[in-house]
Amino acid sequence: MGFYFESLFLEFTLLLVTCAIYVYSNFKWKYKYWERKGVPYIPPPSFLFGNTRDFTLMKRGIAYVMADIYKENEGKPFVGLFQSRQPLLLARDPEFVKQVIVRDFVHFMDRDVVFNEKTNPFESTNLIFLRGEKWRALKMKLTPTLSLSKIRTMFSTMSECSSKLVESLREAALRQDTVEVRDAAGNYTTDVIGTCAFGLTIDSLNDPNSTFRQMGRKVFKTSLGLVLRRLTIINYPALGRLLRLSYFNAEVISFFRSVVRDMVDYRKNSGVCRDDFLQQLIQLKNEGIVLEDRVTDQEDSLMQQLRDARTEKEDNTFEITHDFVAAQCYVFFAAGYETSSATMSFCLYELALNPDVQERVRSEVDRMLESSGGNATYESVQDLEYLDAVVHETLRKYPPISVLTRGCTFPYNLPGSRLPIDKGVRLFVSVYGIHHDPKYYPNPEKFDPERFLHQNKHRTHSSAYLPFGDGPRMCLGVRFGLLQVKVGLAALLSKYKFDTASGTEIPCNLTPNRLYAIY
Ligand code: HEM
Repeated sequence: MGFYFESLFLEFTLLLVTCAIYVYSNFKWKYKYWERKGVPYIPPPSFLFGNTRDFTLMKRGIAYVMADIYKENEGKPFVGLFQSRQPLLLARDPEFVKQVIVRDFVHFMDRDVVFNEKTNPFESTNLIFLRGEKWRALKMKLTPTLSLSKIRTMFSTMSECSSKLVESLREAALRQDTVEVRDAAGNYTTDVIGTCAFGLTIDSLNDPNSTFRQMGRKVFKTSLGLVLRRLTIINYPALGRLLRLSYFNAEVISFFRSVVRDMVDYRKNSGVCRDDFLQQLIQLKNEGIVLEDRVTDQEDSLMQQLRDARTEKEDNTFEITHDFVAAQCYVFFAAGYETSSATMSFCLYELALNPDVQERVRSEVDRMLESSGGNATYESVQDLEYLDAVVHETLRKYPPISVLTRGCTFPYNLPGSRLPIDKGVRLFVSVYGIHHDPKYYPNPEKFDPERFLHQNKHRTHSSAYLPFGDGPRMCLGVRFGLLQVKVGLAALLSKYKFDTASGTEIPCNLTPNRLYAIY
């Protein structure tokens, strides 16, 4: 008996040691990836975590982790690193960034995470993660829903929501109470996107605890569990599939599935037909498939880029299911509300710290209101040059999406390297690092809207400003986002003066989940 146990123990120990040696050698082999390719890289990555340990353990946000690596590698156009055991290329130099995400787009067409359609239908089919020709066909369909002419018609909705935003802060202002602007801005952008995209009256400004608003908060709630789940899906996709891990919050997914079903049924039964994002999706669902549009929208350079990005590699027709519609609504809502509300709150934070800038932008808004009879119009808001510079400077200093992400779609030769990098290798661009590089923005920590005034704009390298990304994968909602931010800010500044509160952190220490990657 004693002998049997001893032998079992020995076998078990041997198995463990063999497994440990296998894992260790596998990591060692993986960690030689950049060396094999002849690409400059940062050694030595820590075992298991690679070069992103602090991010994985939620000690530091991805914005800072990538910006540190960006800073430490001054002079290199790109540098190789590892997230856990996955090789990742950080593109540093703006010229190189332009080359990979615009000029050589077909090599980096998709995002860096690949989902399985069966285990993760919601994640794999939404516009952010959709791949190849399917993504291109859908983006061409959806881009016109936010064209200049459509945005113009949404101005009155934004304006109504901004009046409600002002009203929601009235009592607190009269009492000179402290308000959490991030919450107020989130209520406003939730209402705007709900009405403009889905024709829903969410009314978070009067009911900040509405289910919709609560779900919106959950979309961006980060926890160690969520980070680990996501890293498992990214680094060990087979394990992620086996465990059926969901990338997004499962409760929010199921909420969207049911809300979208209700909205679609309502429109069908009542015969209501609106000219919005949801209607476009319903139309696609009724037609059954997405076929490439022949519509030419001359005003839109994104449409032109999308047309040029055609690869003719695969069929771009696919079936539109209910889940597919719900997945698009989810990303439209998530991408549309949080980025804009973060921009509004960072802007108000800087205006509170820089009263002279606040006074100047308020005078500009007041002058505009005076000359337009007290009511802002789409055109009059577009003419606010200083507000425009203030918003752009906010997006420079606090890009809500601090890292752009791509995955290599087919082998790519990096300048000066020995071998091409392989399909599947991930590519990051540290927007935060570039936006805080004194080479492009002297005295980068200074909030200085002058940088974006008309006469100074030409001084910046066009790829050194990336709050909305670049190339065909760039943000779909640039105009919508900028307009809702400006309308909300102009309304607030015309009525209130913003100051820091006793608990305001100066400088603000961004928690790990404040500035994030797209997902
Ligand atoms: C200030 C507001 C906003 C900022 C700063 C912002 C920023 C971004 C960035 C950086 C990306 C990734 C681009 C890339 O990888 O090159 C992105 C993608 C995206 N954004 Fe926005 N965004 C904003 C508002 C919006 C709004 C209002 C909507 C929708 C109504 C929206 C919808 C999307 C979608 C659907 C994508 C994915 C595009 C694709 O993969 O093809 N965004 N956004």
